[in-house]
Amino acid sequence: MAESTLESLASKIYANALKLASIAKENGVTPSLDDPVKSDLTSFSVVGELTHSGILKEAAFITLTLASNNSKATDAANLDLLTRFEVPQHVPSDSSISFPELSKATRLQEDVLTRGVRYGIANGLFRETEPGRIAHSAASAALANNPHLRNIVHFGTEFLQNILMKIPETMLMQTDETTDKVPETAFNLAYRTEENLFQYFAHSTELNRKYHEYLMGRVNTPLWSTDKLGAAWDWSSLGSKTIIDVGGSSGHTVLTIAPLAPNAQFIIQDNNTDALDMGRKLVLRSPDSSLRSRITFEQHNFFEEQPVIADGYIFRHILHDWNDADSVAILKALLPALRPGAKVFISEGILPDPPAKRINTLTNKMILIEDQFMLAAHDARERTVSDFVRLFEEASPRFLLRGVTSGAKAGSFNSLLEFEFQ
Ligand SMILES: C[S@@+](CC[C@H](N)C(=O)[O-])C[C@H]1O[C@@H](n2cnc3c(N)ncnc32)[C@H](O)[C@@H]1O
Repeated sequence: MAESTLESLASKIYANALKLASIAKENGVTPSLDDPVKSDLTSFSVVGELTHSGILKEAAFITLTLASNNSKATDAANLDLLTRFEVPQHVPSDSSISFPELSKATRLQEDVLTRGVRYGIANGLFRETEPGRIAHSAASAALANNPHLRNIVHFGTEFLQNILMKIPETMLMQTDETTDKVPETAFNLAYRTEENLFQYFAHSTELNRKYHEYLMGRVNTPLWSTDKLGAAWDWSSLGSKTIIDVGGSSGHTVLTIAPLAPNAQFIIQDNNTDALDMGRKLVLRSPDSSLRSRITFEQHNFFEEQPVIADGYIFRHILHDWNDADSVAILKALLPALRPGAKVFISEGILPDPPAKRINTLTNKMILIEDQFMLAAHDARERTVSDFVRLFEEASPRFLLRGVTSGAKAGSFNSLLEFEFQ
């Protein structure tokens, strides 16, 4: 029982680290994960033990993992297979099921199912309670019970993995000077289209639905939750002002903020009509009936002049989809509607300032993962705070950065930048 607790894992790691440090000290070196010279332990008589349990093993493991690049791709393919065949939903919540029964229920052939589930078990999905009988682990039960988690997995494994793997080939093709028929983005190469992602999604009903479900799914996870956005600014100070969520998809940002500002009016703008329809249904289903009169949805292309004079505009995960020139164009399109004192809020992940450091947690690495997604999907990027300030200055010298609420400090992916129009 104790084996599976975080505390027991931490103490095991700590005990091993102490053992390793003591062996290294006896041999007169200070091993370091960062400095390969200091980590050269090959001359030790105890090298066998060290390579088996320590730093050399990790260095070799990292290099081999990066070079063969197979474990992450295989993990994603495995998750994709198990969730597409709805394996988590067919494992009973409080007992176990045999492979033949599970194969029949999911319609995935038994041999592939058995190998796939056993691969998943190696990653913490499911348990084999006795040979041939499968029960849930915490992770597979979460997948069975949480549709938001499944929506994130579906879009992540089917779409994002696919385009990410095309980055190197796209970059190589872009160096080919003998042709001008080169893809602008890894997405263009993967989906054999010259349209940008949003144009393509607009007529790809299934993919578009998965995209907007993924966006909604993410805000239902701790890292992406809009709760932190709710706490990042005093929305109750809005009184009866009007706020526009530009590119607001199905309105999950406004659905968080509106209850905190009970007299304010909100408009969700997007050019994707399916997303707006999803949002209208969410508002109709909300137990807070006041939202129906305070939240409206309208189709708007944010490259065109902003038609509504409002007190504030929120851009959540918008500018990271666009390169610098397009981002400045989006901000400039706001200018005709801005009056002195108007706020423009940016809710985005923020890239740390260089120098880059080794990162060990998924939470801290997420901004770099997103940066690669943006490269693959749109030839766009994540940015530092000073990158955003530069974009706003380029759009108009009348923008002033009023405040930054760090998401990282609050355990959230998104920070909030508050700009004011002077
Ligand atoms: C990354 S999503 C962010 C959605 C939402 N703000 C959020 O935080 O989840 C980008 C959104 O921009 C919308 N969009 C893309 N191009 C647009 C355009 N030209 N005008 C308006 N909305 C656009 C997409 O439909 C999508 O909802």
